[in-house]
Amino acid sequence: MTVTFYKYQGTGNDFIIVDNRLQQIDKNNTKRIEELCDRRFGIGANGFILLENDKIADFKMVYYNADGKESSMCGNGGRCIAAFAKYLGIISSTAEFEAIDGLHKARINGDIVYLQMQNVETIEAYKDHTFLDTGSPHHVELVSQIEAFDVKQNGAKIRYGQPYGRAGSNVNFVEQLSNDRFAVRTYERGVEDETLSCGTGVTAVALAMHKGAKTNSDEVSLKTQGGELKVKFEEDKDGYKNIWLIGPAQQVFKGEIEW
Ligand SMILES: N[C@H](CCC[C@H](N)C(=O)O)C(=O)O
Repeated sequence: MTVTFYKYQGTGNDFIIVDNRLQQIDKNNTKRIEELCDRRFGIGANGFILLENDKIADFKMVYYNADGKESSMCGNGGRCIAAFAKYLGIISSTAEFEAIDGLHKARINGDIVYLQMQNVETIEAYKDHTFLDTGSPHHVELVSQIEAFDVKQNGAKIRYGQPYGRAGSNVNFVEQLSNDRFAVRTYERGVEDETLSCGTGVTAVALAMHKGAKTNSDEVSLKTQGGELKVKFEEDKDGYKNIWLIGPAQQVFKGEIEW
């Protein structure tokens, strides 16, 4: 069966997106998803996203990592699917969509997409790192000379090591650039490599840096290999709420595949 796909990228985190409102895609074919995400034998992407109908929300997002397995929430993918929904005419400039971690609001202003993330109430702060879940699990640790840092080797060691084990975690390495700006490089679970940016990752970094008093700003800029992202939030007695991930999302090309 011929299926039209759309390639999107959000600060270099790239995705194959398919309009699956007619439920044509066999979601159990993880091998096919992995093949399509392959950079050589397929289209190439960090993840595969289905847009589907939802009983209550404007649409539903189903996210798969490049390994073909359904995954936890993808922040940059959430920004891209909102832009895609606008392109399809499903929404105008605001959306509410269902994802694996619940309902998300989105706002689109040209190429910039604002995505509301779930509240975060638990942040585990340790001596040398912080762990929190912003829709996906994230290990956050400060390093120096981040541009020369071996993200893949060090990221894999943490991702597969204790306490994360097989389930693993995404791993974010951070260098502070100013009071409210940080450089971030992320090793992504399910991609098993560094990605040019990670939306739930930079969200985790912003909250971890605020929690750790590295910044007193509730609007933090994150410099990633794929471009600039911003995270805004409010802290209250229960943790963090009204969290917004902000950045560009673009359609790169569209094509057809045999499914
Ligand atoms: N790239 C995604 C993260 C996907 C999470 C996935 N790597 C996992 O946790 O298995 C983002 O922008 O938030």
